[in-house]
Amino acid sequence: MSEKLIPPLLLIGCGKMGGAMLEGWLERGVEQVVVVEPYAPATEAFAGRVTVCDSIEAVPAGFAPAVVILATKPQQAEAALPGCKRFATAGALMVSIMAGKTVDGITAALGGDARVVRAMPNTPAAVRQGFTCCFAGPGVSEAEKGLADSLLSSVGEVAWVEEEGLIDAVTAVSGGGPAYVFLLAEVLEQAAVSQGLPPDLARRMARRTVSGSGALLAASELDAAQLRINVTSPKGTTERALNVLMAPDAWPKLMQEAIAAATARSRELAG
Ligand SMILES: NC(=O)C1=CN([C@@H]2O[C@H](COP(=O)(O)OP(=O)(O)OC[C@H]3O[C@@H](n4cnc5c(N)ncnc54)[C@H](OP(=O)(O)O)[C@@H]3O)[C@@H](O)[C@H]2O)C=CC1
Ligand SMILES: O=C(O)[C@@H]1CCC=N1
Repeated sequence: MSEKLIPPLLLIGCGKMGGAMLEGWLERGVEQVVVVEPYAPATEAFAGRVTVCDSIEAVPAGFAPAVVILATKPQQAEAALPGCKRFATAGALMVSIMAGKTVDGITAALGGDARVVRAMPNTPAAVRQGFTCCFAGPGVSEAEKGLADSLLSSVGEVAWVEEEGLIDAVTAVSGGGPAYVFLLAEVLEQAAVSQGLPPDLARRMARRTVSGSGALLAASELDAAQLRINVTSPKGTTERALNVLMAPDAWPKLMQEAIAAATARSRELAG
């Protein structure tokens, strides 16, 4: 059975994250998309597939999006939001993916009566393998929550939280999470080269090891810990490596510190 098309969307900011989601939505099938993006190279990959405007004023008169996705940098919100008021007033659901920016702040900038969902996606949305965690602001109806859920589910898994403050930790964990995984691929490749492996082979094996492990994790019902144990032969080679990585001051502690730092930064960005 074919899936229903996604209703008309207005995307404000088509950078790394907006572009990743757009790629997923286009693959899934969307009625119409208008993109507002002043930086022309950002939309080159979408030429002929969406309507691109270099400013909010250039959006075709009469275009009535069901959802407006606010995807500029948080620092650009103040300049971008006033132009979006008219769509909020006309009844569009506003979905912000901006780190740190609170529902109250966004609603105030949109004129007070906007219905805002704050969402935190991640870039695997480009291949419809994303994870988005959402918070529904005041006045968002069940039907609108359903609309946001179906839009975001079309590019991956979706979860909702009842407490807005949790989105700061979500931003640190799953919003930024792909960067930590890609860093793992980078440092694994570097370590492979340092053991004498040819650079091309090191790159291939690091990429495939990370992506293959992700695919196994996705396909398996086992905990990550059990999948790790399954690799770790008693008194074998992996055990020696994990003794280094899992030492009290190593990965577990560093990850706690990294996530705490990112969560704190998300809170700072609210201002
Ligand atoms: N990157 C990620 O993995 C994730 C990002 N996010 C959030 O998504 C948002 C976008 O991040 P990211 O895609 O990385 O950032 P980018 O800088 O790549 O994208 C933002 C884009 O918006 C453009 N822009 C600036 N002003 C306006 C305007 N007034 N109207 C329309 N577009 C405008 C920017 O142009 P220019 O470059 O010329 O300023 C830029 O191309 C951020 O708020 C971030 O917190 C959330 C989850 C994950
Ligand atoms: O780094 C950032 O601020 C954004 C939010 C989560 C991922 N990228």
